[in-house]
Amino acid sequence: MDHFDFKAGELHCEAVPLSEIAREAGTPVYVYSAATIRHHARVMKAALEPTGDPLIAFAVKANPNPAVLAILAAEGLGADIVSIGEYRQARAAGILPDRILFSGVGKDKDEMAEALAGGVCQFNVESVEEARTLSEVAIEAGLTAPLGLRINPDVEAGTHAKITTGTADSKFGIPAREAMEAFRIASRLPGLKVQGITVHIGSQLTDLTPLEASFRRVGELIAALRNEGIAIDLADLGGGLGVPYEPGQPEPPTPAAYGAMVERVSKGWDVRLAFEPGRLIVANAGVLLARVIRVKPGERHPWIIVDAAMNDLMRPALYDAYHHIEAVRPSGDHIIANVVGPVCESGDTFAMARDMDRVDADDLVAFRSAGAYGAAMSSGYNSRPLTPEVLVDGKQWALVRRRVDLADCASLPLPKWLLPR
Ligand SMILES: Cc1ncc(COP(=O)(O)O)c(C=O)c1O
Ligand SMILES: N[C@@H](CCCC[NH3+])C(=O)O
Repeated sequence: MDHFDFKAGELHCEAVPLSEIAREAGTPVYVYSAATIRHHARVMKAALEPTGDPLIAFAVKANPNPAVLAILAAEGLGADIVSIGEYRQARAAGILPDRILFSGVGKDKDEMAEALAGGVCQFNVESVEEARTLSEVAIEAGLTAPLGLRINPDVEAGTHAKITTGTADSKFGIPAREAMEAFRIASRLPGLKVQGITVHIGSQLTDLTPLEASFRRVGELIAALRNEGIAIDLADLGGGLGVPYEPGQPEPPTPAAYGAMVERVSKGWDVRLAFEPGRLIVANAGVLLARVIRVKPGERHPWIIVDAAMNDLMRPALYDAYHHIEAVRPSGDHIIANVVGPVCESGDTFAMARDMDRVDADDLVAFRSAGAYGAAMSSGYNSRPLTPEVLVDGKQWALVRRRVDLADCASLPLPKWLLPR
């Protein structure tokens, strides 16, 4: 469910017409619905409550906008972070340290030291080598680092290869068959408190079967570790639940179905559970609003050239991802067209041969379900500014990130030796 609807022939976000935002904030611009974000946080809480008192840690990478994080902090969510930058953003938004899970395969010593000093619920460690480094950092700081080991269950998640993270050829986690030995080693290292186990097999998952298989691996390991006297208190089951992007496609499993599966599989584990949903919370809470620059005739179909590009929304170029494209004021006519941005790459293509609303120069279009991994993955390629972001809450709206020209804010004066003599 989302809060983007047509009223009086125009697409609105909650009570605000998108043309008003385009007029005042300019385009391209990301628009987020606070009501949709809250709704998804609550749906996820309700779905997972039967599993006990779970920690639901929003995967900040999906959308690190401070306003989004503030809404989720107020809903009581924690944060799953993968860099010290995300740690600072989560803390600045009011997320408490004991609700922060520090994931990621390449944390460096400085990141570990800062997060340890500031406090975290758990470092999700992905190798024995990383555990050794964390142990050194903890000893140096005179602190104890709470640690969970991420296992790689070697399960094919059935999603795009570039967002699959739990197969044997993926860089993530410790192979499940080596996990017992890794836990033994970590539990002997000074400065560490081994307390958790974690798994995450990929993103945009549309089938619960591989998730269930990976959770069963976790359950087996919890039992085996207990037998050896290594107590596991927290099982972090990651994120990954998919969302519907394309009208007419089968719906992914609901959070309720996911929660029921987790409840069934985790019976008897006797641990607290944690989850790291990202996409599910924010994907359809956002649209990328763009304006048509011009329509150019094409060999087979016209090219609709919009003022958003692959630097603003990378998912189609990177994963051939589908985003539904709608006219903000549809005339009722349809065309078959290619939708592209102005960037000098053929990959700067949002859709080919798409049956869509007919639009002309200056019309507004909305790229739906762009709230996750949209602005978060944007870049300044082609010296394009970073797209601004707007939050709507009922009748009110505000700019929550301004348009940023990276050339302005990141360049330095030329070194003297480069100046003409
Ligand atoms: C460790 C980890 N946790 C959570 C997530 C969030 O995944 P999603 O946005 O699919 O829920 C990711 C991204 O795939 C991840 O790598
Ligand atoms: N960036 C990806 C998801 C990656 C999830 C992070 N591990 C996407 O847009 O679909």
